Amino acid sequence: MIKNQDSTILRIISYAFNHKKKLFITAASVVISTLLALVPPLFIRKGIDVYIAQGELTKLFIAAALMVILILIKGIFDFIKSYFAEYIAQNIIHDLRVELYQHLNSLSFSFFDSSETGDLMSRLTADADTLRKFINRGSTFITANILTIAAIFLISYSWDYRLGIIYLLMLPLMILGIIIYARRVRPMFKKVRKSFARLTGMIRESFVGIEVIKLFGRENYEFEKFKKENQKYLNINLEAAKVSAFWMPYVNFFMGLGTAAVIWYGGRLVIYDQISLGILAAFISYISMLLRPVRQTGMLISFGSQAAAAAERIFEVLDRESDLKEAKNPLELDKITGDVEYKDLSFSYQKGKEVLKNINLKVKEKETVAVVGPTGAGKTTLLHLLPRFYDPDQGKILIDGHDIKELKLDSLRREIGIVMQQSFLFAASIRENISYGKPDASFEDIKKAAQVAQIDEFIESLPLGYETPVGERGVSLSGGQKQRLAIARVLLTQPSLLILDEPTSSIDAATESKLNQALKEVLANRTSFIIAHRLWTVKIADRIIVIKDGEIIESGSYQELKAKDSYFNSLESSLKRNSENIVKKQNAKESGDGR
Ligand SMILES: Nc1ncnc2c1ncn2[C@@H]1O[C@H](COP(=O)(O)OP(=O)(O)OP(=O)(O)O)[C@@H](O)[C@H]1O
Repeated sequence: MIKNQDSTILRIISYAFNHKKKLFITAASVVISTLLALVPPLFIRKGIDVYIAQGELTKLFIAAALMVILILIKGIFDFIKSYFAEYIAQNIIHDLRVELYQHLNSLSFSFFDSSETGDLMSRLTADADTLRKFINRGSTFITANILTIAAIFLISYSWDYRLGIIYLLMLPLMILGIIIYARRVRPMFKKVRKSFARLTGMIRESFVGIEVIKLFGRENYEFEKFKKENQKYLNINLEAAKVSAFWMPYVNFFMGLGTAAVIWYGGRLVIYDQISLGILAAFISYISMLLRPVRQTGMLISFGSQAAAAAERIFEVLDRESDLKEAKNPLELDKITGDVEYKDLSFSYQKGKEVLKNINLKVKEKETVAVVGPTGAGKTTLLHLLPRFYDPDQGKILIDGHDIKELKLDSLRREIGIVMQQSFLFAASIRENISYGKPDASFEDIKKAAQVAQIDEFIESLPLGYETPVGERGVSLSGGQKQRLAIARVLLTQPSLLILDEPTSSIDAATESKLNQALKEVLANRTSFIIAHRLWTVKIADRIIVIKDGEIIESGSYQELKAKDSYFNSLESSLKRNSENIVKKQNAKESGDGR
C-alpha cells in the first residue's frame, strides 16, 4: 500500500518535471518568502535589546521602516510562489486530463460495459480537481513548513540551548495533535466523498430517467429518495465540520500552553540574566509563527489522503490496458471491396456464457444480408464484431481476405458505417451532426445524404434549416427523425460496409417505404447487413440468415426459406406483425390528423 502511494507520488512528480523552469521559480520563491518571514523577530530582538535600551530613535525608526520594506518584498515573492504553484498544478492536471481522456477513448467497449459513466466523469473532473488543490498547496506548504520549523529551532538553539529544548518539547505535543486529528478526519472525509458521489449519481440518474419517472408517476418517490440522500450528505458534512472545528481550539490550547511555558521559563532566564529581553520577545514571536505550519500540516494530512485516493483512481484508469490490441505493423486499407467471412467464430461477453457459437458465414462483395432471429439471439453482437468493438474468443473475421486483427483499427472503422437502433446526437447543429464522420463535407453532399435518408424536407421546414441546434440528447426531434439523421450521417461517409440495426417502431410506414426505395440504391453499392424487424426489409435482401441462441440455423433467399419448413416461417409472422402495426399506427395518426 505504502509502495503504491510512493509510486503514485513519484508519478505525479514526474508530471511536474515537465515544467522544470516554473518548478525552480516556485521552489526559490517559497524558500525566499519563508526566510524573509523569519527576519522580523530578529528586528524585534535588536530593537528591544539595542535601540530601545540605548534610546536610539533614528535606528529604531530605520528598523521599523526596513520591516515594512521586507514585508513588501515578501509580498512579491508570495505572489510569484502562489501564481506559479497554481500554474504548475493546473498544468499537471490539464496534462493528466488530456491523457485520461485519450486513454478512455482508446479503451474497448468491454471496459465501458463494466464502468459507470458517473464514476468515469468524476475521475476526470472531481478527482482531478482534488489532486490539483493538493499539488498546489502541498508543494508550497510542505517546503515552507519544514523550512520554518527547522530554521526556528536553529535560531533559538543558537541563542540559548535551553530555548531550543523548550521548542523541541513543544513539537511532540503538536505532532500528537496532528496524528489524532488525521485519524479522526481521514475516514470522515472518505465518507463525505462517498456520500457526495451517491448524491450526484442519484441526481444524474433522475434527470436521465426523467421520462420513466414521469411515466410511472414516481416523482414523489424520487424526491423522497433525493431528500434522504441530501440529508445524509448534510449530516456527514456537519460531523466532519465538528471534527475540523475542534481542531483549532485544540491547537490554540497547546500553543497557549507552550507560550505560557516560554513566558514562565524564558522570563526566569531573563530575570537571572541568562538571556536578554529582546531574545525572549523574538522567541515568543517565533512560537506564534508556528501556529500556521501546524494548522497547515493538519490540513495537508486530510487533503493528502483525499488526493492520494483521487490520484489512485485516476492512475487506475490510465493503467488499464485495452483488451483490444492493434497489430504491431497493421495493414492500412485504402478502400475495401467488401468480401466478409466469419470463420469458426465464438464469442462471449462474460466467461462461460457463449453468445455466439461456431459462426461460419461468407458474404460476397455488395451482397445485402438480412439478419433475423428472436430477441437476444445475438444479431447485434454478430455485427458489432465487424468493426472490432469486441474481439472473438475463437475463430476470426476476414475482410477482403485479411484478418481484421491485422488491419489498422481506424482504417477498418472508417470503412464501416453503422446505424444503431438508438441514435445518439450531439448538442450541435443538424449540419454538424450529419457531417460528424466527415467534417470537411460540402453542404451539397450533406444535403444529398439527408435527401437519401428522407430527412431533408423536414430539415428545410425548420426556421434555421440545417443550422437548427439539436438538444443534448437530440430531444427536440422525434425518434424517427433522429434515426434518419443517423442514417444521413453514416451515408455521408460512403462506407464500403454498411450495418443497419433497423428500428422496430421509430419510422412511419410512408417514410419507411420512401426510405427503402432510396436505400435500395445505397445497398446495391456496398456490402450491407441489416438487422431486420420488418417483412419488406427481408424481402429486399439478397440473403437472409436466421440466428437462434447464438447460432446460424438457416440461410437463404426469401423464396428459399419460405419454400421449406423453416424456422424463418415462424419468425415471418412476427415480422409481418411489426409491419402491420406500423401501418395501423400510421393510419390512426392520419385519421387523427384529419379530424
Ligand atoms: N454489452 C453486453 N454485455 C453483456 N452481455 C450482453 C451485452 N450486450 C448483449 N449482451 C447479451 O448478449 C446476448 C445477445 O445480445 P444481442 O444484443 O446481440 O441480441 P439481439 O439478437 O441483437 O437482440 P435484440 O433483437 O433484442 O436487439 C443477450 O443475451 C444479451 O443479454
